Amino acid sequence: MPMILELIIDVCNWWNGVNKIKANLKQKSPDAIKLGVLSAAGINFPAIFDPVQTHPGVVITAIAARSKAKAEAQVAKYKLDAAKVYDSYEEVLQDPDIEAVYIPLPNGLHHKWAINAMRAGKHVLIEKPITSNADEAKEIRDCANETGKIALEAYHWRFHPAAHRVKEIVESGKYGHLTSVFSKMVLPPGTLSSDDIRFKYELGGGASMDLCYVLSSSLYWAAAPNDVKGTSFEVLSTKPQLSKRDKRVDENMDATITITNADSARSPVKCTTVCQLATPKYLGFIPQMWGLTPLAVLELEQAKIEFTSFSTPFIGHKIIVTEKSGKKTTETCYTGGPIWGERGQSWWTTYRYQLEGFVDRIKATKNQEKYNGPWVDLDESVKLMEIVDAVYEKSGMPKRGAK
Ligand SMILES: NC(=O)C1=CN([C@@H]2O[C@H](COP(=O)(O)OP(=O)(O)OC[C@H]3O[C@@H](n4cnc5c(N)ncnc54)[C@H](OP(=O)(O)O)[C@@H]3O)[C@@H](O)[C@H]2O)C=CC1
Ligand SMILES: O=C1OC[C@@H](O)[C@H](O)[C@H]1O
Repeated sequence: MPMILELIIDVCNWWNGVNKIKANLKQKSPDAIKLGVLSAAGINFPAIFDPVQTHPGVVITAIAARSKAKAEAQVAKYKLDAAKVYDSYEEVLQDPDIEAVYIPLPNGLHHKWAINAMRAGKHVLIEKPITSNADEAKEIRDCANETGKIALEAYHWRFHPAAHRVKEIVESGKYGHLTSVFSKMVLPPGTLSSDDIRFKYELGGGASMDLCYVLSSSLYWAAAPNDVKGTSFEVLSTKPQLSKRDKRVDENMDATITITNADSARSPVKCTTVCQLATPKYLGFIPQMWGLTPLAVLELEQAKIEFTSFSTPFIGHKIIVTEKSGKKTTETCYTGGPIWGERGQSWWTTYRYQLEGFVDRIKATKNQEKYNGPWVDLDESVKLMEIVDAVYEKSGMPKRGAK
């Protein structure tokens, strides 16, 4: 998956002239945040190297991999000129220059390294899902509160103006209450090898973990703004497809969940989710070549909203509103939106917007200012992991990270 994404971003960067922008930004701000990266993960280019290369306020100053040669290869390939190379993650945490770390480790290792990093005085950007389970997510929240460090789960799609625009439409009340949300994410067949981290229970694998965006989507649309903590949920049904090699691992998972807000004036929202790491064949024998469908379809009393957006919204992103009368309107939103104001560029990926928020928040904290941009609160991360745990429980499967 990261390889396909890298290719798409490479082509888009070329098309949008981003490589020139990168070349002109060799000189970073004197107060640029020094960022360390824990591992030479496949996702590094799309999620962090590419966005850092167009952001004046952050620079990658270290990367560690279990084998130094692997980290050196990424430094050379991605021209990370300012980066020191270490052969242990611990060395990055002990480097006094580094202010923040990005953690793209297998899910089962996020908790340990995020806690170690915060205790070593670093802010953390942690890949999704934040941890193996809700108890671990609560420990991250407690550690962030205790150390005063910033911890952000990398739900990059939540930082894009298009997501904020859809939320604005939902919350406007123009189309009545939100009643249901359908969220789907499917990996194209052949994307993953059988030894991928996503299929390993011990590393926090499973479709519900890896494609947890569908749950993030459900909760974001269903919850009242700024009151995710006040929501309750019930997993009504699940339909897992288990890996033949390890029955603790879901290759695919369908789930139906009701999300109810503390504010009783809001209707409970029925959320249906589909996530597939291993795409089933049509009629049992015709291979599906590409399973991409909208990230979300929202049903309101008076309209349906289809939202198609992912890492690179500048290709094919749409917000389609179909009113009960049949009237259909389509819009796009690449920059600004109700939260960012004037900020953004049409070629920014969701990861670039996420980095903007992460850097802004660190700077605001340093200057004892209030940060007003988009954010994924740790209470939301905890709630999402509670839902993941409950999906596994309903399926008769062990939650991840169970001792
Ligand atoms: N935001 C997004 O769009 C995406 C997010 N992700 C998330 O990023 C994380 C990494 O995914 P991805 O880059 O695809 O994974 P990779 O397998 O490519 O990278 C994982 C890294 O973890 C390190 N590692 C440390 N211990 C182990 C171990 N025991 N077994 C295997 N690897 C180990 C390896 O580092 P080393 O280099 O030290 O050998 C490896 O490079 C996951 O949490 C995933 O959910 C993934 C894809 C997209
Ligand atoms: O963005 C993503 O797409 C594919 C997944 O396998 C990956 O982990 C996820 O974050």
